[in-house]
Amino acid sequence: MTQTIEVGMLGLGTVGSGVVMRLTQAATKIEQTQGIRLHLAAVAVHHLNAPRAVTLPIGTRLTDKIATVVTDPHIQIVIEVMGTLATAEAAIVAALQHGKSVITANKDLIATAGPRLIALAQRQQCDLFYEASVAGGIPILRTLTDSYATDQVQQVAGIINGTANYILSAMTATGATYAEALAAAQRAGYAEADPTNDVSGLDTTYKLMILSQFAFGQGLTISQIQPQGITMITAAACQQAAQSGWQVKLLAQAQLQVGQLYCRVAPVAVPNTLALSQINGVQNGVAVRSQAIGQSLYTGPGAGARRPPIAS
Ligand SMILES: NC(=O)C1=CN([C@@H]2O[C@H](COP(=O)(O)OP(=O)(O)OC[C@H]3O[C@@H](n4cnc5c(N)ncnc54)[C@H](OP(=O)(O)O)[C@@H]3O)[C@@H](O)[C@H]2O)C=CC1
Ligand SMILES: N[C@@H](CC=O)C(=O)O
Repeated sequence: MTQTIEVGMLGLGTVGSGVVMRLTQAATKIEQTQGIRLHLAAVAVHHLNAPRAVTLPIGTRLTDKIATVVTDPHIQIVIEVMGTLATAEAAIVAALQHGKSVITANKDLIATAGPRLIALAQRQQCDLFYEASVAGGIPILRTLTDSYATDQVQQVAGIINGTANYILSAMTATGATYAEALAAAQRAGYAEADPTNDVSGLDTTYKLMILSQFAFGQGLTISQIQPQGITMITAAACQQAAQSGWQVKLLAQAQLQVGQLYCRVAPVAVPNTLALSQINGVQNGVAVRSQAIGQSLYTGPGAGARRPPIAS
């Protein structure tokens, strides 16, 4: 017999629209394989009358009151895809306190408040999932948890910001200026509402903080990483590097050396002989070196809502 689960969502921008499309397109498959019907009961937004990229299913309530979603007694799962820090944290706390499981793509929040939210979820016996917070279309957190459970990760190196990689790739391939490439990434929905974190390396830093927790069981702080961004990189520098057999990439790296975790986020000239150098555009790539498996590379789109969309 099919069980209906009522879902509430906070945010209906790039990712939220992707979630609506995915829930609609995958409804039959979810019902057939899981015996579950996911019903999108309500969606909270900031501007009620703003134009939307998707049409909500008939019967889905659109509201500008987050509280009505996170306290609705019928809603069992809350999907937080609005971004922000304080507002999102308060909403997630309220949802968990009301016994709802939460799914979020908010890396800023998970990187900085993850431990207390996870502790609250455990106390409330609710789930808190955030796979889409790192490298959008690559299920890397699940892979590190499940597939590396008996292994020892030694190093993680990744291109984990789609906007920065799109900008660097465009400057290299076409000679586009930094400003032109950033504007194109914004039009495509890759960049954050405020793209500062994308280009300053802070978004990559947040993702590395989450990744390192999964890879090494160790948290990192922003001050330990001291990120460098790509705002000073020019098309000429990218093209000059390419002519010499290097690709400029915004790289996140964390490495265990004699029990000590070393990490950095910075633009790096990656030699063409390394697979990460060939990860272009909005694609992300995470290279993992571990004791048992050795070197492996995971790639996929890192930002934007594609058809089919990438957020989960
Ligand atoms: N874009 C991407 O590719 C990816 C983004 N993420 C993360 O997903 C989250 C959402 O990103 P994205 O979809 O790009 O963001 P957008 O800016 O496209 O959408 C944000 C949505 O949240 C709503 N919102 C913002 N503030 C409030 C508020 N105070 N109350 C109610 N609704 C609010 C906005 O409402 P309104 O439309 O009315 O203004 C909008 O619908 C962020 O945490 C981001 O970091 C993660 C992976 C990929
Ligand atoms: N702005 C981010 C979106 C996904 O996390 C990016 O460009 O990677």
